Amino acid sequence: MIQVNIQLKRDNFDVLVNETFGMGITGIFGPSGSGKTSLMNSICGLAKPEKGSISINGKKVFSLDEKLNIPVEKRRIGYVFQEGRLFPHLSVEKNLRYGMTKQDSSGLFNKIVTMLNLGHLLKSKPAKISGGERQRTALGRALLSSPEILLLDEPFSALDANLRQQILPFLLKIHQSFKIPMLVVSHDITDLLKLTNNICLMQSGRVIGHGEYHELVRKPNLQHIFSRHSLINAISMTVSRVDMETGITQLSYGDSHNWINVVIEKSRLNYCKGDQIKIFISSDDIALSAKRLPSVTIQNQLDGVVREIIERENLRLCIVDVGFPLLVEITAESAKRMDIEVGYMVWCLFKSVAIDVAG
Ligand SMILES: Nc1ncnc2c1ncn2[C@@H]1O[C@H](COP(=O)(O)OP(=O)(O)OP(=O)(O)O)[C@@H](O)[C@H]1O
Repeated sequence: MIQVNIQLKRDNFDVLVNETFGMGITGIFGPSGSGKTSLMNSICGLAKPEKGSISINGKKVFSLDEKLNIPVEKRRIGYVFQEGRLFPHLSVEKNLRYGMTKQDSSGLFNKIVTMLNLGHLLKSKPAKISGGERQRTALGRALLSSPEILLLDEPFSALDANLRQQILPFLLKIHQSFKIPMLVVSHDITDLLKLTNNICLMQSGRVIGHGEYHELVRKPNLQHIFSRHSLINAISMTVSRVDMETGITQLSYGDSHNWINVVIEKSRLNYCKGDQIKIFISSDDIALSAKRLPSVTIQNQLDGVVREIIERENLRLCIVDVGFPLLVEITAESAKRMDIEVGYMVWCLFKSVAIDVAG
């Protein structure tokens, strides 16, 4: 657990944060210049706040009152930057071993090399490997310093879409295996949602929201922070049936009578009944209908009740309870024409191909 209660002077404002970050993964999201990096730098000791205190797993690493400021290298924090920051003259292996503090009696080096699939790169120099491989090396180096927490500042931004997809599962694997708090900064909410639904929103040096993404997006005072295209449904579901021939995979959610069909390419069709899977559907890829449509190609037709309608300029964000909350964005004109109100029964329609599957 990370407890932060600080004031840090910046050029345009003070970063004022009083927040606790739990053992899971927290996504730090906010516009450019909102103070995300300043917060990370304060936690790791690269920036010294004017006031306050910081504790990691109950141990103070900074306290102005107690005149305590544990140096960066003694805070037991793994920090991965946007561009990895590897030593260019050292091989991947030497970069990995650089931060190791003690004798590797438990075989941690081999475990991390295997987990991050770095075995074939150990002799290579950073300039000779891809951006994704460099980022995996930086992650491995951070983990080999036996950190108590992991901070990742824009770990995906130097990577193209394909490499991002490759690094995300590694981050999840790391979290499952090491079970340490992870703070991940990104200005791409979809990337963050692939890792966690626990989001901390920053603006002008303040935390303006912290909690479950679906709860944050329905708060009228936070609408401005999510750009129109970033309103995405991120839902963890259970695989209930897999058709190996067609790739059609049926997903269920708790006791809900609604299920979702998603088409997964054969090369990635390695799911079994009972597996957990996270899917993403953009809120504007979902249409609403007053009735079920029997003769259309749209595979997914989920019935539900409109629980909330939030105004977003000329759009309306409907929160539809289909057994789980589904964000559906329609135009104000459609909402008026269909006479949609809170409490109405509706059908949510979306194609299987509109669904993105994590990993
Ligand atoms: N060392 C510094 N001293 C004073 N002000 C700083 C310092 N570093 C950054 N700032 C200012 O503090 C503000 C917050 O910067 P910060 O890098 O923390 O934001 P950010 O949310 O991480 O931005 P980005 O997403 O663009 O990386 C900016 O206005 C920046 O110019």
